[in-house]
Amino acid sequence: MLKIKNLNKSYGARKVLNNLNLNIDTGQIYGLLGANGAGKTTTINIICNLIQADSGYISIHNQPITDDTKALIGIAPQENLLYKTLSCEENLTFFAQIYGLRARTCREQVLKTLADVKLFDRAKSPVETLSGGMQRRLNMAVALVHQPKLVILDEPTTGLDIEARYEIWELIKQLKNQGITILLTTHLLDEAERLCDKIGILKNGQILAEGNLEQLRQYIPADEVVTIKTPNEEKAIALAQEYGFTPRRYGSDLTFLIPEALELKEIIARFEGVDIDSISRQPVRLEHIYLEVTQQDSVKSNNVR
Ligand SMILES: Nc1ncnc2c1ncn2[C@@H]1O[C@H](COP(=O)(O)OP(=O)(O)OP(=O)(O)O)[C@@H](O)[C@H]1O
Repeated sequence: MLKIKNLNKSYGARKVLNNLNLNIDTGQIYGLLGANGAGKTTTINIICNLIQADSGYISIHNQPITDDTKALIGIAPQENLLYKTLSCEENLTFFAQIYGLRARTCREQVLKTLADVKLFDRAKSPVETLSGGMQRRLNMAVALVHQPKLVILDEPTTGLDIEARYEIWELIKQLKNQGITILLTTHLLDEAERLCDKIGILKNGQILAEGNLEQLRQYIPADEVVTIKTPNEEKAIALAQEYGFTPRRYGSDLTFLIPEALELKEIIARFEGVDIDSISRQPVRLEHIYLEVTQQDSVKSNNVR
């Protein structure tokens, strides 16, 4: 449904998108992950025809992106685009009219969308009286009111409490069930893990890794990760490497990628002679894969990345 091939974009000497390739199938939730400045917003702006790429190909529903394809796309930007003193219904009506919805269709669609985002009973409430989560859902309603084929959700749950997050996640799942294709950007890797059918990891304007969680696992040589606290880090690293455990630093944590399933006592036995203050283990998660993919070029002290 969305095809991006060899997309390039520079601002002056700064190359922001570097031969970007990305494909989203109809009905998929695609998670675009990347650090601040990786090029996510630039990509979104090109999809929405707000800025032009320098070169490359991009199409939606097999149509090259133009002003005509804007109607196929709905975007809920990072910052809520809402008029605080207007009611939910007035906000949504305003945006529906911008999209060209007329009179009866417009009112029907506004009320239906308010119901879809569970704000029907707050239709007459001014935005400023809504909770942060409700405002975020109304911001999503703006993206949905003209019934687009592709919805772009730019960090939809950033800054929300866990209950409000769950409500947004439910809403995103409902959109998927309705057959809507979704491009989601997020810095919350558990959110991506929970929702996305396919994930693309973006760095310096390039997709470094792409696939579902199972496919992304090939980027990390481990079944699980073990974090230890010890005053004898050098010794622990040397011993671990002998046993094929790959050392990594996540922040100040010393962690080892363990390539095979082992009992905890077997793992501890590998660190014989090392004073261990604490040890914890967890299965490989998206955050580990993400760090593995994005930090491949950065070597830190002890040759431990
Ligand atoms: N109009 C512009 N002029 C010059 N540089 C720009 C412009 N827009 C973006 N950039 C630069 O392009 C790079 C990519 O920015 P972009 O906003 O696409 O990143 P991002 O992945 O969306 O980051 P974030 O997670 O912070 O939103 C950044 O280095 C940014 O400073």
